[in-house]
Amino acid sequence: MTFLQVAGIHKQGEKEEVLKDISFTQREFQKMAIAGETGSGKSTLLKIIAGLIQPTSGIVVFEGDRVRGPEEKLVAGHPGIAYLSQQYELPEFLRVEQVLRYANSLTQDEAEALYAVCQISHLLSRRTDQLSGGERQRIALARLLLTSPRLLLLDEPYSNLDTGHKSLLKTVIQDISDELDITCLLISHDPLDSLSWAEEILVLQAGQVLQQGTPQEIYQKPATEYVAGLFGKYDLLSPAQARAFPGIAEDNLAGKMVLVRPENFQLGRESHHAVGGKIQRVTFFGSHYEVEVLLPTGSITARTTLSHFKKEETTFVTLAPEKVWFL
Ligand SMILES: Nc1ncnc2c1ncn2[C@@H]1O[C@H](COP(=O)(O)OP(=O)(O)OP(=O)(O)O)[C@@H](O)[C@H]1O
Repeated sequence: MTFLQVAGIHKQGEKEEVLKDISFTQREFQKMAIAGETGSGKSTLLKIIAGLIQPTSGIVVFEGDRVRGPEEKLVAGHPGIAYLSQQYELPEFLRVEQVLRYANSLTQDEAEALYAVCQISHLLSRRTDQLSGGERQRIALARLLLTSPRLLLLDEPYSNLDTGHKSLLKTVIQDISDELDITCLLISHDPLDSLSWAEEILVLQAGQVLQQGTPQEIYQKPATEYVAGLFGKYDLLSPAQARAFPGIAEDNLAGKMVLVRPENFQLGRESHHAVGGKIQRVTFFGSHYEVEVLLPTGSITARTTLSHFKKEETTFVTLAPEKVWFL
């Protein structure tokens, strides 16, 4: 039986269609992320899967049961699916343990294991108005998990979190999958978060699935420039620019543009494979530098961990032919 099946989902908005024929499946325990620019329909799709928005047509089937929307069922959703919205709420002026006790259907040991995974064990005696945003969010998450869902839908869980709370929540979400055996489907505003976590990524553009694949496929072999741009920086070389680098097969070019991620350019000494150019800008990013080089055919940006590159100096650029992607 398919764990989650989304088939032929359409959603008509006020003026235009917000979702156009979305179909995909998710296996149990598969970590899946939905990416796309703002307004591409990610939240609407997640809410339809949760049963909170009625699709105009199409069906969502979870473990063999059709998920019914608010127009078909008084209490919307499916008991096996939990949805953490961007606007989660906690009751005010209660202690955290009281908030959690009301939701709890687990044994004491199971609940304690869950609090440990959510990293909230030390917060149980606090009042809900004495918590930071990140703490509130982990408590809202624990409260949902106490209902023993099998599928957890997370809508932009990392937005509005500082670096510390974000990295804590990343560990929590990883442990929810690994230790609590709950399958997660996540929307992330920063697609780099989905690259490091997901096993499968679904990319939406204007309400349609543009590409579905592993993080490696999506990053290295994007279907379009839009997908490439969602997942990081890239250079797009014209066929004439690409021909300057030896080894790029003429057959593959055939009028296509050549996409190169900045870490796939190498900077260094002169050789018969290298193209010389003048460094125009060097930018420090903590873990690496980005070096913009003006070549005879135009400028490119390379990423390097070496610190000795200086503006106005000459450098030589090589590009491994197997590291490019034709668009
Ligand atoms: N219940 C609804 N019925 C019809 N249209 C909706 C509904 N909810 C949202 N929309 C519309 O759907 C479009 C897509 O919005 P949605 O929030 O799904 O995009 P998103 O990709 O999640 O964007 P963001 O990253 O900004 O959250 C918007 O134009 C919005 O107005």
